[in-house]
Amino acid sequence: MTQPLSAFQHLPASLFTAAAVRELDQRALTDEQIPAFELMSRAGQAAFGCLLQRWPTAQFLTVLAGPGNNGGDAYVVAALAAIHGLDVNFYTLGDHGQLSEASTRAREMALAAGVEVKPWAGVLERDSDLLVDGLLGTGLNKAPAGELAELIEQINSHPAPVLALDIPTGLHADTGCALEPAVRADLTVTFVAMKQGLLTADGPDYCGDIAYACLDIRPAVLKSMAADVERIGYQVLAERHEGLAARRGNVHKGRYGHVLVVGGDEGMGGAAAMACEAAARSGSGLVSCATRGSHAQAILMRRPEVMVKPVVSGLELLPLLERASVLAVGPGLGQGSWGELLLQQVLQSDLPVVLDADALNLLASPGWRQAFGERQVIMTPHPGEAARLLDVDIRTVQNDRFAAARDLASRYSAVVVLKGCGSLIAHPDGRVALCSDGNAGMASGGMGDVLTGVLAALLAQGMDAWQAARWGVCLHSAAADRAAHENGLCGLLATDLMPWLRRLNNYITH
Ligand SMILES: NC(=O)C1=CN([C@@H]2O[C@H](COP(=O)(O)OP(=O)(O)OC[C@H]3O[C@@H](n4cnc5c(N)ncnc54)[C@H](OP(=O)(O)O)[C@@H]3O)[C@@H](O)[C@H]2O)[C@@H](O)CC1
Ligand SMILES: [K+]
Repeated sequence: MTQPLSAFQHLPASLFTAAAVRELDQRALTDEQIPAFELMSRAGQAAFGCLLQRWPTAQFLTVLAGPGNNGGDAYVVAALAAIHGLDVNFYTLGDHGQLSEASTRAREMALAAGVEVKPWAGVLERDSDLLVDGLLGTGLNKAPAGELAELIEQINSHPAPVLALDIPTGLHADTGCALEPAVRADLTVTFVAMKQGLLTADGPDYCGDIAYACLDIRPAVLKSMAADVERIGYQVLAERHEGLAARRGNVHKGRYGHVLVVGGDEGMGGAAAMACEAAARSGSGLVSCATRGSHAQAILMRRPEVMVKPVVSGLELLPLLERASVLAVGPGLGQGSWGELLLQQVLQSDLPVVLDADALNLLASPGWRQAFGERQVIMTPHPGEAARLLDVDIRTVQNDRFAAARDLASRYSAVVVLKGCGSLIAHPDGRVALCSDGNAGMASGGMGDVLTGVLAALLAQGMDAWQAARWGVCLHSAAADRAAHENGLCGLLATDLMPWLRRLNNYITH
């Protein structure tokens, strides 16, 4: 099983593209005068240290080296392993007659340590304890093909675990997309700076666990470049007090806002019910629900604290909109005329709003698209909804989640939460945060409805859209991690999050 992303809390908050990491490498070379071979040696040492720590009994290593500097790192690892007394099979792929100066020195180091360097001849021996992937790193520029693809297939079907140097071969450092075939690693040791693709889309599945090695580059150099993306998680934000302020004594429920959930067409009452309960559990002073009359009793039975108002037309929504301070629109809304009429009224209001599910599907229809300007709006599409909103296919969204999230935020002038593995939060001004909490158990019905309720409750308590989306996504994902901790990922239900939402929002973490 892959680790939940929350296992990566120790990783740095700044995430970079491959181009930015190359620029950082360059600054280390020029500003700090660290020669390229020295950096490569440090990379090899860091990786070998992780190898010994994770697999202390490994004796037979197969090290695979490509023609770029990723292969150079592999030569260093092989040299250190041989010096340490391990048995090393070393295979090269591609043209090693044109190595960089640093890689040439690393190769000499390996040869001096007694490593026998051979071109790969088509077969990986089965008796290795561990495979080291130094085939391609950030230089990947197309999907692996030919003998590289063949070797990757053999690595993935080999019984031994895999240590990837910098990034698994075939994983795109900027997008997190596996350009198949790609190496599935058990541990990835990444160098200099965190690449943004390690933590979203296919990244976590292909990296396995992730260790980060800064190679002793001074923090000042690493901080000299603005991060492309900020990694956030519940723990990080809680330590920085980015959540809700402690409640004072002399307060009343009006201080904490009034969320109106709009949704729950026939057959979809549960979605509205879960959004209501999540809003109440996340601290909204009052929660109302505008829904079909047929659900009213069931919602009241589940949560008598919610004020349920049966509505049959948009006009009946008007008095409710006057009393609400924040709207949560979409869970179970449907795309029929009932949902359309309600959404029309909602779009005419200027209240802060969370738009999810069918509200997003309707908004994607011709004639409905709009930019929200100054209104506080959070849109929470999954990749399918994002594709409809952008008028592209899902593959295009998933091929570059960062670009899709930024594009949506800018087009709709709203804070956008692009859900999925490594949820992204994009601001219309171009900032993007990536939540590294959460797990695959969240791929189940109702999780989005709960998130909508959480976000609305945070807006109701005074956060702006950006603050609410950051804290809310982390709260929701961390609650899912806590809820999954005891009983596993499979079978995790959206309502399992409720007690954890309350605890974590109150900074109670156990
Ligand atoms: N710079 C530094 O200071 C430090 C860098 N470090 C290390 O260097 C790594 C980056 O090195 P890099 O830039 O040389 O790229 P790398 O990933 O080795 O591969 C480039 C080669 O692969 C080829 N190629 C690409 N795609 C291909 C495909 N699908 N199928 C086949 N071939 C393909 C491409 O060929 P081309 O397309 O250019 O002909 C080129 O020859 C980085 O990840 C880290 O490990 C660390 O030591 C720390 C200090
Ligand atoms: K690699």
